[in-house]
Amino acid sequence: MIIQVPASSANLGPGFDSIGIAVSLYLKLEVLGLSDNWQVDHQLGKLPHDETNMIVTTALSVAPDLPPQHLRVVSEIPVAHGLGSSSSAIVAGIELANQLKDLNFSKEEKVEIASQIEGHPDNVAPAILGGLVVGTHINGHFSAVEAPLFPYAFAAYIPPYNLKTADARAALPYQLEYSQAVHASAVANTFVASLFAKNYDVAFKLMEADRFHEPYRKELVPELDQIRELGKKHGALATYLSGAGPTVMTVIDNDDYGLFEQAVHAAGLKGKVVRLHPDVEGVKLI
Ligand SMILES: Nc1ncnc2c1ncn2[C@@H]1O[C@H](COP(=O)(O)OP(=O)(O)O)[C@@H](O)[C@H]1O
Ligand SMILES: N[C@@H](CCOP(=O)(O)O)C(=O)O
Repeated sequence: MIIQVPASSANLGPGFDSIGIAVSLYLKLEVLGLSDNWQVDHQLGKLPHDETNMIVTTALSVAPDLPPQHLRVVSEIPVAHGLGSSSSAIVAGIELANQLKDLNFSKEEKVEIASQIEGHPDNVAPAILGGLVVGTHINGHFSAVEAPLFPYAFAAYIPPYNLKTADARAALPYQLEYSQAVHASAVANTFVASLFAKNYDVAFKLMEADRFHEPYRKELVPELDQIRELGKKHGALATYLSGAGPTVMTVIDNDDYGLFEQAVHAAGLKGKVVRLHPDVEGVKLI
């Protein structure tokens, strides 16, 4: 059995902790069979190979009596780069428990469990449902609503350095002044309305008008402003900080992608540029 989970790009500008999209990089989790101890084969650097691996801790939190397995993980999702690697591990762990214990979780149940673990639904919900998703929690329970996908590609600029989500969250202010919170929320509300109305002129302006997190995180990711400027010169629709960064995501028409990628490299930026597309299926067995 192989479980496949897509990467996810959260926030999309003003949708902090509530909007995310599944994108075409994948984690594949293969179940090789029963084992004396949990064993996770992977080539993902320092991540654990035993029962402390996040995929296993998640599976055991869902099904504590799950017998130890030999697992193999192959993932294209860079760890601690703002493309939802931790969410892909959580979703894979939930699906592992779901399959091995025949739990028959609905998609909604998976979103609830994964969001409770992650704390916010913006990565886990698209990783489960696929597509573009808006969600939040009310009275301790999570709801997620699928939004129409916009018909464009993504150019992901993936820097050569990591940024842990916890460190990027530590850069955020503890409080926002009332008038600032009202404005930030109005930007986000209008952004969501424009996505559902498919009013992309408005949506892509607002994607670059976040007041919740980018102003505080951009010092951690100096490439954000530079790539946004390059995007404006090369036909991009909008650029935002993917999740907590450091990946910088540019929404662009397929026809403009090549020249934009060349411009990023010509500017001397040292990261990779990867063309991504929305994933519409979410977690699945392959
Ligand atoms: N494939 C994986 N298998 C197990 N754990 C993972 C995997 N990918 C990520 N993680 C866990 O998630 C952490 C990174 O989470 P985080 O800082 O939120 O980065 P990201 O933005 O990539 O989600 C890693 O230190 C590790 O604990
Ligand atoms: N809303 C969260 C999203 C974190 O996404 P990740 O891909 O960086 O884990 C945040 O912005 O902190």
